[in-house]
Amino acid sequence: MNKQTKIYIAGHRGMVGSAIWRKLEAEGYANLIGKTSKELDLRDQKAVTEFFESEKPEVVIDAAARVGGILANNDYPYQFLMENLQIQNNLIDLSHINDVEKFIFLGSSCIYPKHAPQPLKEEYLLTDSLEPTNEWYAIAKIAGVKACEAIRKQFGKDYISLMPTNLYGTHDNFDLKTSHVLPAMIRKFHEAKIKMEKTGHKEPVELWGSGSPMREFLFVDDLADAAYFALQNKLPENLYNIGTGKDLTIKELAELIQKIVGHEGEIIWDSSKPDGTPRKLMDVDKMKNAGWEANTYLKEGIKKTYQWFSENQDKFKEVKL
Ligand SMILES: NC(=O)c1ccc[n+]([C@@H]2O[C@H](COP(=O)([O-])OP(=O)(O)OC[C@H]3O[C@@H](n4cnc5c(N)ncnc54)[C@H](OP(=O)(O)O)[C@@H]3O)[C@@H](O)[C@H]2O)c1
Ligand SMILES: C[C@@H]1O[C@H](OP(=O)(O)OP(=O)(O)OC[C@H]2O[C@@H](n3cnc4c(=O)[nH]c(N)nc43)[C@H](O)[C@@H]2O)[C@@H](O)[C@H](O)[C@@H]1O
Repeated sequence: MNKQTKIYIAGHRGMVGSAIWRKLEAEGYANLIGKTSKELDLRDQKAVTEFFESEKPEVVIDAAARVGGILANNDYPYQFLMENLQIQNNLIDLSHINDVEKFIFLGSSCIYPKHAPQPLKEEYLLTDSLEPTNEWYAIAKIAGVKACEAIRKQFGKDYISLMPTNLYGTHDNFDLKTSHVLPAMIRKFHEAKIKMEKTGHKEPVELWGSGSPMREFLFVDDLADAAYFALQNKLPENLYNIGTGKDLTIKELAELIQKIVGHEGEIIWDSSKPDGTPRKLMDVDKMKNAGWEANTYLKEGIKKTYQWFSENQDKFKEVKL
């Protein structure tokens, strides 16, 4: 691989894809390809076939997916299962057929069983049943991991899967129905603060579930750095967890974001909303031993994300399913 290698970043406008694009551009990669979903619907096998035949990418990074928080996953199981299978099947199979030399597949920590021992080691995959709110998405992601593993095993190609923990950062989805918890909290606390500044009354913020589940959060630029590391190095195994190895409760996260945003007022927990998996802390030793670790502190990453949110409120994506 060199700086002229033709690299296709699927989903290059999303939070993850855009971070990987920025990283590769900064490292001097001059031959990057990106297509929006309007230009190339990755669910359409014929269109993807034509794209690979005309563009002939040498390396593919799959950051395109139907993505959403706990409620979107729970409410739209078919889209989360089927669209992700269609997108990744087309990308993986056409990469294989067209002799793509390196493929990076991105999954998620929800592939591991709901009650697996903590921290989650890669070897716990498929040892027990999944968390019901996101089993549809998880099953699609597990199929992607296994497809890359099969190509690796049968054809000896460098197809690899990276499993990031919950991500956050600039260009995240701040739509309150479909987003993940961290951007939702930034938006809710910010809007309540602005309301208080206008009315003089403290505005409560409503959050979901009990606040007791634990989650680990990785800043998206760190993930881009990990993807770059995986691009530069031929890693010996097919599956690597990507995270910080540290987690906190959703209640602790709420208090941290409330402080950073500067909201004063009550937090109300809506117990009619699901908690999801109780804990999904990544064991990140395998990636550490390979030579990579995360380096952004949660507080620092949230501050950067809040700054981006404040400066880009007109750009919020409304994700409609
Ligand atoms: N966000 C997280 O917390 C998290 C955690 C772990 C793993 N991941 C993984 O990281 C990857 C990217 O997630 P993200 O957070 O960056 O999501 P995102 O911001 O929603 O971006 C998803 C991208 O996928 C593209 N896409 C969706 N459907 C498509 C289709 N039918 N055809 C073509 N492109 C399509 C979208 O393209 P357009 O913008 O052009 O429509 C978008 O750029 C996913 O594989 C996800 O599983 C995310
Ligand atoms: C990374 C992704 O994580 C997703 O699981 P998961 O961490 O529960 O997804 P999140 O939507 O981030 O929710 C994490 C926790 O935060 C709570 N929470 C509190 N307030 C809010 C809020 O306003 N919005 C949201 N969204 N949550 C909130 C939520 O109930 C849950 O316990 C999976 O569904 C995906 O498949 C994927 O794996």
